[in-house]
Amino acid sequence: MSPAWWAWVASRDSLTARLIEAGGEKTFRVRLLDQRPGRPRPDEADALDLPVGRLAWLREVALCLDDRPWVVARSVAPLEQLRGQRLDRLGERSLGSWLFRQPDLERSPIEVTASSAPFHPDSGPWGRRSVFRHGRFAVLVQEFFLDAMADELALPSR
Ligand SMILES: C=C(O[C@@H]1C=C(C(=O)O)C=C[C@H]1O)C(=O)O
Repeated sequence: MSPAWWAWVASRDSLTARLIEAGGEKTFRVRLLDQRPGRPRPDEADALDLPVGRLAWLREVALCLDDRPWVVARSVAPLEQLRGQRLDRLGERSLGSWLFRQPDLERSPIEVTASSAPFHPDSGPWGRRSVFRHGRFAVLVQEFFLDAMADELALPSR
């Protein structure tokens, strides 16, 4: 992986904040693509130690600069732990804006993939996932960097 991409893929702070900064004058927007209770994919259930078939809260967004998606993300949280968090009211506010406000937030090691997002048509060089924990609450956050971002920031192909 090129150092330029490593700086993005391995960053452990808020991706939303980094995109806003990298976007300069461009307007940042979280476009909500889908948000509903549903069955996670087996690999997502595994990452959350969730029994397969158990319902979870699924949220898919595109992180856009001037309405062009640079990142697509899919987050999965076990429903029963969601009660107090009311994340379904997030709407077009970034999940990160809520996550990084939690005082005891823990983040698992970041896993990287060279595959594109299985839930979105746009391709890209790298994807990553990690589990954020805050008390009993856990959410798997999967983010896929798109070719559009590589073009706009003149990043290497990988
Ligand atoms: C986790 C963060 O939040 C971002 C925003 C998301 C959302 O609003 O659903 C999902 C994943 C992230 O790319 C972050 O800012 O790092």
